[in-house]
Amino acid sequence: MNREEEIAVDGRLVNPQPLSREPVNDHALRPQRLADYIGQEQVCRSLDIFMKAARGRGEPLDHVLFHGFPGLGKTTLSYIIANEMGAGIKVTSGPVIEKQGDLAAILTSLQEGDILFIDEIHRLNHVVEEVLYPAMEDFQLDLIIGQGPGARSVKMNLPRFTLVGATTRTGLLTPPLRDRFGVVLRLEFYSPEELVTIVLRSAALLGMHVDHSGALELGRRSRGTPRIANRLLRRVRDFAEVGGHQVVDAKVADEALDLLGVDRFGLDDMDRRILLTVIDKFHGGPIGLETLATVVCEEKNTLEDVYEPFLIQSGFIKRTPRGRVATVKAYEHFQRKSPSRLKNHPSLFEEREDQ
Ligand SMILES: Nc1ncnc2c1ncn2[C@@H]1O[C@H](COP(=O)(O)OP(=O)(O)OP(=O)(O)O)[C@@H](O)[C@H]1O
Ligand SMILES: [Mg+2]
Repeated sequence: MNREEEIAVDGRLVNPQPLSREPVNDHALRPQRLADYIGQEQVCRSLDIFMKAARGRGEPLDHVLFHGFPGLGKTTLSYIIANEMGAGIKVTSGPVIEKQGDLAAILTSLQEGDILFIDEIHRLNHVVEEVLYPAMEDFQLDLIIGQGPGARSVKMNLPRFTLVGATTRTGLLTPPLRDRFGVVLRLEFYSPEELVTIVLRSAALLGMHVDHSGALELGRRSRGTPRIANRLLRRVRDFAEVGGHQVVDAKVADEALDLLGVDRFGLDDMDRRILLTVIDKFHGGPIGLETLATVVCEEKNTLEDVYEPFLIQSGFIKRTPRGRVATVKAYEHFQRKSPSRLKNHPSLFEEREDQ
């Protein structure tokens, strides 16, 4: 997504990316230790074992790559690794490191055992990436300084460090870079129950009274994403304060979220517009992405990168070789009668996930 597209979706309450007016490092709500981190059990169990083993050997942890949709906890886990390893952490991101020299400066400033966290690592440029290979493999800095006949190569030992990379798109990572990570962990969407625990924890930290039914209502509408859960919680807090509600229960949460335009599946106005376009204007599809984008007045890339993943993941839309198709679940959600071809021959439209 380019910057303009990012701005276009920035006002969206259910955007899994941080909004520009939001603190990106939301320290108040971010768990600091592995024991406080909720969900992602497989990931946490593996990390726990690898960290214990590394600490036992007195070595830095192997390089770790986190991948998963925005807002699922990649940055949070990177800070947790630093805390658990008792290590320092330097934080940067792929697009910020423009030149080899920028990366060399960061690498030479590391201390033994430090964590170097590179967010959006798929956006590193290739020239910079080549400096990373020997640094990751042999803790060697290998630079060519100058050009032409006067160029000379500089080699230098680096302290042993752990690179933690985060990406929303492993597919965009070059194989040589991906292969240099000893540990590759994928973050999944959270279940409503896990989100209940996250909401209750965040509510306690914010000094709010949210009961289990209120937390469940918030959890259900947060699209499996803690960042969205925390954001909706803050908005519901405003609503409860202004309305004089002491406790956020299901009724208060429900009213507040309806008012905010987030429905019981976490769909917002744009999601509904997309689904209703496919259902009402195109008889449930298949409809090509470009046509759909034109009809809903949205950029094709934004539609594909921002709106579609959740609609597909939660089973409202299917990608097929011939275009996007609304599912029976989408018809039922809008109380529309689904065409018999969907009920009788769902496989017709599910031949292949066109990723
Ligand atoms: N397991 C969790 N338990 C409690 N809170 C969590 C958990 N995971 C994430 N959060 C909260 O969700 C917010 C977003 O998490 P984080 O910034 O780590 O996501 P991210 O995967 O790095 O997102 P992005 O891809 O946009 O960088 C954080 O403010 C954190 O408080
Ligand atoms: Mg992050």
